[in-house]
Order: sequence, then C-alpha cells, then structure tokens
Amino acid sequence: MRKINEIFYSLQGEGAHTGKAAVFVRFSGCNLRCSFCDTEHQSGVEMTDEAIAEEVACYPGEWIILTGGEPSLWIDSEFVSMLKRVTGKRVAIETNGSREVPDEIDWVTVSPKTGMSGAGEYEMRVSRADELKVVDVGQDLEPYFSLPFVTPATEMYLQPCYVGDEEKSLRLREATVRRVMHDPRWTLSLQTHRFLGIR
Ligand SMILES: C[S@@+](CC[C@H](N)C(=O)[O-])C[C@H]1O[C@@H](n2cnc3c(N)ncnc32)[C@H](O)[C@@H]1O
Ligand SMILES: Nc1nc2[nH]cc(C(=O)O)c2c(=O)[nH]1
Ligand code: SF4
Ligand SMILES: [Mg+2]
Repeated sequence: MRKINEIFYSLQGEGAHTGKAAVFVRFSGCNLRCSFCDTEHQSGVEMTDEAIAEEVACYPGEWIILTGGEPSLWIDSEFVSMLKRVTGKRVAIETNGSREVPDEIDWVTVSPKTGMSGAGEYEMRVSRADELKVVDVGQDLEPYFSLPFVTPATEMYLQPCYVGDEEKSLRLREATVRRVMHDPRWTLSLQTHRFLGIR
C-alpha cells in the first residue's frame, strides 16, 4: 500500500514538458519542510498498486508525473515498471533530490532546496537530472551548475516563487525574468496552471 494525497489529470504546468497532458500522482508526506511549499501533501489514503494503476489508466495522455510531497521516499523500480506496463505511459518524477530514483523513470526533474532560506540543509543523493527546476527566492544561483548530477545536457529552469499574495508574486515573477535575462543559461519556468485556473 502507498499513501496517496491525490490523483488528477491536468497539463504539466512547469518546466520542460509544460503544456503536455499528464496524470499526476501525488504521494503524501515529505522529508523537508520548505517554508514556501505551495502544496498540502500530508493528508492521503492508502492505495494498492493495482488501484493506483487502474485510476491512472482511466485518463489519456502520454505522461504520468510522480510528485508529492516527496515521491522518491515511497517508490521503487517494481512500482515504476508496473505503472509503465499496465498503463503504457511514460513516467516522470518531481523530486527534491534527497534520494536516488529508479532507473526506469523516463524523465527526472530535480528541484534542489539546498542553499535556500526556509528549506534547511540536506544531502543530495540523486544521481541523474534531465531537468533542474530551481525555485527563485533570490539565492546565489552559481552553485547549481556545480552539482555532481548536473551535466551539459541538463535543462536549467528558474521558477518564480509563488507566495499566495498576487501583487507580491507578480513582483517576484518580474525579478525572475530579470535574472534569466541577465544569465541566459537559465530558462523561465512559469507555473502556467495558475494562470489557467486549472490544477
Ligand atoms: C510541491 S513540490 C513536490 C516535489 C518535490 N518535493 C520537490 O520539491 O521537488 C513540486 C514542485 O513545486 C515547486 N514549488 C514548491 N513550492 C513552490 C512555490 N511556492 N513557488 C513555486 N514553485 C514551488 C517545487 O520546487 C517543485 O519543483
Ligand atoms: N498543472 C500542474 N503542473 C505541475 N507540475 C508540477 C506540479 C507539482 O506540484 O509537482 C504541478 C501541479 O501541481 N500542477
Ligand atoms: S521538498 Fe517539495 S513537497 Fe517537500 S516541503 Fe519542499 S517543496 Fe514542499
Ligand atoms: Mg504543484
């Protein structure tokens, strides 16, 4: 059994696969307590792997996005293989990078929380990142290029921090736009689902 906070069908709102239809599987619980976290992830219900796959298979769309909470705490190779076999979909993960992730995952998005005020320090144990997605809280961005799992092929996204207050969030978005223009190694990632009013 795995504790699931929610399963829903939407568009990937962030990063490299923005705009692609995807089934989101949000696991309950996290090993970090980021002060800026935009997600209620504690609540949830225990589901069997079969029930998770059955619900995911109800939706069209090529991608499954494992998120949370921190999905890397709750998954293994068998689970990812089973999801791919039963649904015929590809599997992506949104992770803080504190754990290794199964090789069977097709797309790894790492959003490190090291060096950020409000997140605390922890060890990065993930060894692969197809995409790095950094939440911009005004921190020094240079260290992200030296992370051992970041390669020249890793796509680098900078995402404005959403703080609830729309005026304040707009100012933070503008600041992120300026940072990307100043250092074009980054690409802007907007949380487009917020603008669309979808999940
Ligand atoms: C809720 S987290 C769950 C996955 C994983 N725990 C992580 O942090 O990557 C999903 C994504 O939302 C981002 N995120 C969380 N709070 C945010 C905020 N206030 N503004 C913008 N992005 C945020 C995270 O950095 C991560 O990329
Ligand atoms: N539409 C949409 N796209 C997302 N991409 C990553 C999300 C997440 O919370 O992990 C997320 C989310 O919550 N909604
Ligand atoms: S690691 Fe992700 S889910 Fe956990 S508290 Fe931070 S942003 Fe939220
Ligand atoms: Mg989200």
